Amino acid sequence: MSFLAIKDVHHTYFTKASATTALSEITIQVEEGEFVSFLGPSGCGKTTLLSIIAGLIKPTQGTILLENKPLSGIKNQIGYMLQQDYLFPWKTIEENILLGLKLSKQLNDTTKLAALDLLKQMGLSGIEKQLPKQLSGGMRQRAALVRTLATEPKLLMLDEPFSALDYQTKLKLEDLVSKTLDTFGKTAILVTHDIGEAIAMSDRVVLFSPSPGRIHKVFEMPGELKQLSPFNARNHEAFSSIFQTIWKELDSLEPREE
Ligand SMILES: Nc1ncnc2c1ncn2[C@@H]1O[C@H](COP(=O)(O)OP(=O)(O)OP(=O)(O)O)[C@@H](O)[C@H]1O
Repeated sequence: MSFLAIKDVHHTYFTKASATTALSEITIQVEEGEFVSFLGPSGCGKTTLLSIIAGLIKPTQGTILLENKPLSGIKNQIGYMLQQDYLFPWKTIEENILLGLKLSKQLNDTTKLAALDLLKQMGLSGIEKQLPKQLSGGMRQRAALVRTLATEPKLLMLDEPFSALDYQTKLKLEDLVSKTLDTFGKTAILVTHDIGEAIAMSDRVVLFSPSPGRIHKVFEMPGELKQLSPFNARNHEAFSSIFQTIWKELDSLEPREE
């Protein structure tokens, strides 16, 4: 039994004027504790698939099972980290990070202490009473991750969470997120346009082809890279070889100028 099983998923968006098939024949399994990235040209259905897994969109066809159970009714077991941090600007960082716990009625002394401890582990102690606007983009993203992890979701969905950050902050945050997910043994799916980020962070990279979105190829990352932090993986000789392979494959999917 796989932790997450996506079986023969198709999805078509219908409007009055048209029908767009965003996904076709998507079948993939994700194991517990695995980190999988979705990569592919713009419009190949990555976000649609993420939204389907998150239970935000019902697929036209197909099933998604989490621990062998259908997705309905398990939405609060899925956590998100998005490009924008979506912290409430008028709430303090402490209020923000406890909000998920409060809304899911999990807030008590133990969960509060655990959330504040996680904030410390993220290098954010001392900012509990500050407002989001007083923090840098990277700090806000770390606080958003604490809010997500505080509710102990079984599956984490990361939708381009580092794309709005400067390069140095992004590299640092990749390491921190990776280390934190390892500590918690979390299963995660990352949507990204950044091949390097996908390689450095993942166990497997799923490459999608467009029109309609299908799984083109699945790349297992070299064992030596999986053992390294994302930053060290980027500097390992195996990195450039797998980068070239995925780059060529991705390039072959881009529309050609006539
Ligand atoms: N709400 C919608 N209504 C109609 N068509 C949609 C809708 N959302 C997405 N699409 C179409 O579905 C296809 C897949 O879109 P999707 O956003 O999932 O791709 P993506 O790979 O995430 O793209 P990007 O990398 O640019 O974010 C595209 O052709 C898009 O135009």
